[in-house]
Amino acid sequence: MTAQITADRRGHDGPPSPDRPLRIGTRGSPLALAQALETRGRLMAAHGLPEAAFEIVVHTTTGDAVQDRALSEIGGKGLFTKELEEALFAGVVDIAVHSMKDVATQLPDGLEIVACLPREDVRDAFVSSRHESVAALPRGAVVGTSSLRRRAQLLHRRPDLKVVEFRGNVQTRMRKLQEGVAEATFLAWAGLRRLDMQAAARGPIEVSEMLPAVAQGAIGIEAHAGSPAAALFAPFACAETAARLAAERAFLAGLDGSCRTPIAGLAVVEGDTLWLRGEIIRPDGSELHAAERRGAVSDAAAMGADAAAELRAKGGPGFFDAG
Ligand SMILES: NCc1[nH]cc(CCC(=O)O)c1CC(=O)O
Repeated sequence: MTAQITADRRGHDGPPSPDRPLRIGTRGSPLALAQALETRGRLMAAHGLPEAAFEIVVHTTTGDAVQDRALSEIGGKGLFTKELEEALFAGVVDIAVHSMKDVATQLPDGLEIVACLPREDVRDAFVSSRHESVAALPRGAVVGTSSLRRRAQLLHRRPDLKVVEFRGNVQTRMRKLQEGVAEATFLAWAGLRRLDMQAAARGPIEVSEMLPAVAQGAIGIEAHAGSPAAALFAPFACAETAARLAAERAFLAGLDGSCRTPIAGLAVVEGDTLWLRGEIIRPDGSELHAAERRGAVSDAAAMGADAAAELRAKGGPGFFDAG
């Protein structure tokens, strides 16, 4: 009996059809919707299916609903994924589309990332109507960001800057900038590209200048372990992105799975070799430690764990404690 219920909840088998559409769970922000539409578009193209074979199911998450407090304060990673995971468990969606940057390193039992889409540009973008670049910001300029990583990286490079909390989706942040709450902000270049809003930014920042967040620019599909829906992604799932994320996410897991700590990490694949760079920064920017590894793509996760161990030793206990 129980087995039957479980099988039912795993939902979809056989190709999706207008009679029995694949239910794609997503958050409701413009960026999340763009990512869900990209996922649907790839599925339609790969399988020659009509739009009606898919249903986009929107769930508001705690991260979206709570706008007046810092994310790190209300619980960090998991806020943007919890409700969608509950929808998977409740059987009301078949898959969930996530920005992998928002996905905790430890998934709930029974759920898996069944596919990664080909990764977008990983870089951060500099947004300011008055100033051309970080280097061009005047002494003491006010910069808005809610990302502890970006705050710490910025203060490390420019201790003179003042960083203020800046939350909300891309549109909200652009409005705050126009209202003069800050002179500049940062957004993921990938998010701006997906929204076709690159013109809002000065341009991308090289990774040598600002190492991105783990998994930035990557979309992942979450489903029940063993879900037949996973097979639908085989024609376009990106193995290279999965390997890069295996290294970056193992690195993050080895340090701290939450987003309450300033951690950056980026892996790139060159032929058979994976090159991982990672860094940890004190929240006030006063200290930064970096590690890198090069090795076989098949060793991605081990390299991530190893680089994390190096940085744990370099940082010492209490490294991420504020003040
Ligand atoms: N934490 C919010 C979040 N999660 C993913 C993205 C951007 C898209 C991506 O990195 O894939 C953003 C916004 C931002 O950092 O500007």
